Amino acid sequence: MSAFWWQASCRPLDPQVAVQALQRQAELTKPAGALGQLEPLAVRLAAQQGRVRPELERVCISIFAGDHGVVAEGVSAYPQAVTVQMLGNFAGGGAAISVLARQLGATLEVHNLGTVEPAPAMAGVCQHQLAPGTANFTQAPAMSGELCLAALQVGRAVAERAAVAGCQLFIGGEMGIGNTTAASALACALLDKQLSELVGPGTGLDSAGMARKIRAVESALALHGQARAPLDCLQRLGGLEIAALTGAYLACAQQGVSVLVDGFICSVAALLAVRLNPGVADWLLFSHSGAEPGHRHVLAALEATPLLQLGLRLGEGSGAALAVPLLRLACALHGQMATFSEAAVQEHG
Ligand SMILES: Cc1cc2ncn([C@H]3O[C@H](COP(=O)(O)O)[C@@H](O)[C@H]3O)c2cc1C
Ligand SMILES: O=C(O)c1cccnc1
Repeated sequence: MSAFWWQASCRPLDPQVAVQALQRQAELTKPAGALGQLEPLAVRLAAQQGRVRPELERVCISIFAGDHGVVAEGVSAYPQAVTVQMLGNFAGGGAAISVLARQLGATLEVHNLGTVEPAPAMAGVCQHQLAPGTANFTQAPAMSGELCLAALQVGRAVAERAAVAGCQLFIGGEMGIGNTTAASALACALLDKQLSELVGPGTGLDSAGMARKIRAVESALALHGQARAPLDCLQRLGGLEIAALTGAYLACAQQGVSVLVDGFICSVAALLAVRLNPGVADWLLFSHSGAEPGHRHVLAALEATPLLQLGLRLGEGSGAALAVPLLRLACALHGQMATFSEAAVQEHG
């Protein structure tokens, strides 16, 4: 028996299907390796789904939102009220991720973990309101241990429901003004990198804002610098939505649901999930490398090969959603192309 739920084993990939899918790739009418990253992608999806020809009909997107006490340090270009305001926009269909979800035929859930001003009841938003946001982590731990576990649990429950609903690809998104500061502080604590490489402009800070953000992360690391264990880092420097994402990724891997990771903040949550349970890595696919400078360092630590590089810096799960057509096309090519023998094409010169 494992002591904590997140330590329970993740679903293993199907090694036999992986071999068969790799074999099929070698027989398709194209020069070996000519479809580049799309080839191992289709094979990985096959091994995850346990079927030689994988498919991605049912895509589930869940947005997790929460406020951040560190916003008091002047670390975002936008006011904190935007977190709550965007909840309405997600549910109302006007946010970038709402448009993308519609275009993809994906389900979109919105989970508010906790905002400073409780969000008004609105259709299409699940109000968890675990706390009025996190504490300012330049002065105190962002969360109590209990609160952190409760936020992880929200993500876990969301992922478990998605698995029961037959979800074939889970996309987590986040909304929380100030959350690039939390993600940067976490990346500093988890990676052996200079702070200057991991702190960026987020929503678009000017140089004075950047100086405040760097100072805030420096103070946080001075206060919590001894934290290295992933859960301790998450509790001290994280956010409610980051914890929920971490819980969701862990549960997806345990339930055998493929995950498509979005931007900087989601990648930090993915790193936390892998540090908490290394088996999670098998279930993660990486959509893009974004504009926030820390993102590529976090991806490197995850040994990730992201599919797209579009200069995105939005979050909400938008970069992952943008990569879904590519994943679907990789599956279609893998599943529907003719083999050399089927098409009577000569294999070798
Ligand atoms: C209107 C608006 C919509 C957004 N959607 C995602 N974010 C993104 O920006 C925030 C992080 O940036 P920072 O750390 O600089 O505050 C997060 O909420 C993230 O999801 C948004 C930000 C804004 C302003
Ligand atoms: O990469 C991200 O997820 C990101 C970057 C900037 C602002 N919000 C999100």
